[in-house]
Amino acid sequence: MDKVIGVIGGSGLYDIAGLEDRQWQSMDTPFGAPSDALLTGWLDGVKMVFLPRHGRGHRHLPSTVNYRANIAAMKMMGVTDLVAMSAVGSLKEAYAPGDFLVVDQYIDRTFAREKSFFGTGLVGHVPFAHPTCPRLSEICLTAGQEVGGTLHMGGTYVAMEGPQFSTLAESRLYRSWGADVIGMTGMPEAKLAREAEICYACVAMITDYDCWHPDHDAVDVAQVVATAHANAERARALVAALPSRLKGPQTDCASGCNRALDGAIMTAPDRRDPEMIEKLTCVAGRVL
Ligand SMILES: CSC[C@H]1O[C@H](OP(=O)(O)O)[C@H](O)[C@@H]1O
Ligand SMILES: Nc1ncnc2[nH]cnc12
Repeated sequence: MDKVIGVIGGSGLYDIAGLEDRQWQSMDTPFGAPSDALLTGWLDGVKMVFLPRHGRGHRHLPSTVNYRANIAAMKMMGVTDLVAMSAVGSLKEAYAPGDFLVVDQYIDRTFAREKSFFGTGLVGHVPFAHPTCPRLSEICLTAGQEVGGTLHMGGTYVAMEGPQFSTLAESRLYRSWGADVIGMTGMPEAKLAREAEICYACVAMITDYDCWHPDHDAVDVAQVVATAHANAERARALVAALPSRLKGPQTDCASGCNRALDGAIMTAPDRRDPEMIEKLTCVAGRVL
């Protein structure tokens, strides 16, 4: 089976260009409807699937995005390698608005979201010490380098609930933890991608200095949107540079992303809820 590239577009990225045979396809999943129809097409001979995280026209709040449906839809479309593009605030002087950063760690501060495909009657625990796929992250790095601009490799993303931006005390707290960037959507997306055994990488597009920076006032959403739009062309170019690097058959991920469910399910086979098995077959069918 050949690799299929998925891209989830964040604030400012609601479409991607250059796809052959492109079509917006509505779909449903056992976890409900994804944020929007999925845009499918081919780039450099590789199948691509794109989904705007907040829907076209930015209709869903970070807390009401149906992350489970989004990841289930990607899995159902055969996506093997998923790149998340996300607007973030910077928590460090060295990361300036306009820079990109490939995330490799998360601190999950969200609390009002469905965070797992598993549930009563089918319990599973996947490894998550390394929440992103190193191989796919490296590919994002080289694709970004080809496109130009400042790109940082590695950094910790604080996922906050929102939709309000942080208080000054919170922003200072996250800085004291050594975190690098802050956003509202990185979790549970990354967790669900791991449960669905999809290689996942996140390219954070820095739009502001949050509110801690002495030379910058509170986050101004107009400024964030302006920077997100200015970033969008570079984000599209990075996405267009992915297929030539990912062409070919799916092979086992050296970090085990595509086998994350091996040994993960705790519920005894004779105690598993048949309805849960049916519901989870679209994401975990390999082990059910
Ligand atoms: C427009 S600023 C707040 C908004 O931007 C980020 O969205 P995304 O990660 O989807 O690019 C942030 O997480 C908030 O949802
Ligand atoms: N400062 C910030 N905090 C949370 N999410 C963001 N998205 C973009 N900038 C952000």
